[in-house]
Amino acid sequence: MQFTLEDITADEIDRRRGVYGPLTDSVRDLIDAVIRTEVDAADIDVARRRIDEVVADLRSRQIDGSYGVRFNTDAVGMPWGNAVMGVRNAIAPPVRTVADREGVTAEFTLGAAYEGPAHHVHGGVCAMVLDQVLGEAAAADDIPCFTGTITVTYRRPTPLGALSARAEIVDRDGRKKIVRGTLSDADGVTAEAEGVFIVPKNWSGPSNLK
Ligand SMILES: CCCCC/C=C\C/C=C\C/C=C\C/C=C\CCCC(=O)SCCNC(=O)CCNC(=O)[C@H](O)C(C)(C)COP(=O)(O)OP(=O)(O)OC[C@H]1O[C@@H](n2cnc3c(N)ncnc32)[C@H](O)[C@@H]1OP(=O)(O)O
Repeated sequence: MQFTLEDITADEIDRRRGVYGPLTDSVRDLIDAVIRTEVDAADIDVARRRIDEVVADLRSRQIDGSYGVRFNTDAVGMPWGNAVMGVRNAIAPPVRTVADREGVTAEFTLGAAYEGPAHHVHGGVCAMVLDQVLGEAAAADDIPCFTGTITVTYRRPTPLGALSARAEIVDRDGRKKIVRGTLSDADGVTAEAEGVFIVPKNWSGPSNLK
């Protein structure tokens, strides 16, 4: 598992976040609009051509392959292609966690792009968000961990809209960390997860990624 060191300052990271974050937000809005629009077929055709032009412009200079997980010399992480929280990934809701002494919490909104059952969140998306939040809880005091096993129990359908998640390490055993977490709406828990997260052998990347 390769992480990429970029020798840049925190100010430069902020500058890049300021450049790409708004672009990502616009594309996220586009995804929502594509699902919900009711404009005429002719207008859809015009929109498609305009989008194709923008895509061609953006691709005129691009990296090979995926973004990777980058970090700077102060171990500030830039997992900007990450499917759940990536600053440059419009598919990411995004879910950003806040750490406290016991674990991590996230508040986020899942809209039309995350639907499974009518007006409710896709079960795979619930699992994906929980994997990330549990993974960040596992890594909060250490190096990034791999998910070994994650079990999700769906207590009731999770409605699209404002949601939160919480995760804490409940046990440690050598390189294994057992982490539990929940996904909730305003009325309480909708899904619970338990995972075994494993500290990789021979880790050569940064510790305490911020
Ligand atoms: C390292 C980078 C991780 C990715 C980081 C991503 C983003 C970074 C950005 C920010 C960082 C912040 C937080 C991270 C955020 C989110 C987390 C997302 C995590 C993922 O989305 S990650 C992708 C899905 N994940 C995989 O792609 C794993 C594929 N797999 C493997 O890479 C290996 O399979 C591995 C490493 C799991 C084990 O390999 P290994 O060689 O270290 O294991 P080994 O045999 O030595 O066992 C040692 C002890 O773990 C037990 N054990 C072994 N395997 C187990 C399993 N599956 N379940 C439960 N327990 C297991 C044994 O039973 C033994 O236990 P005991 O010591 O008690 O006997």
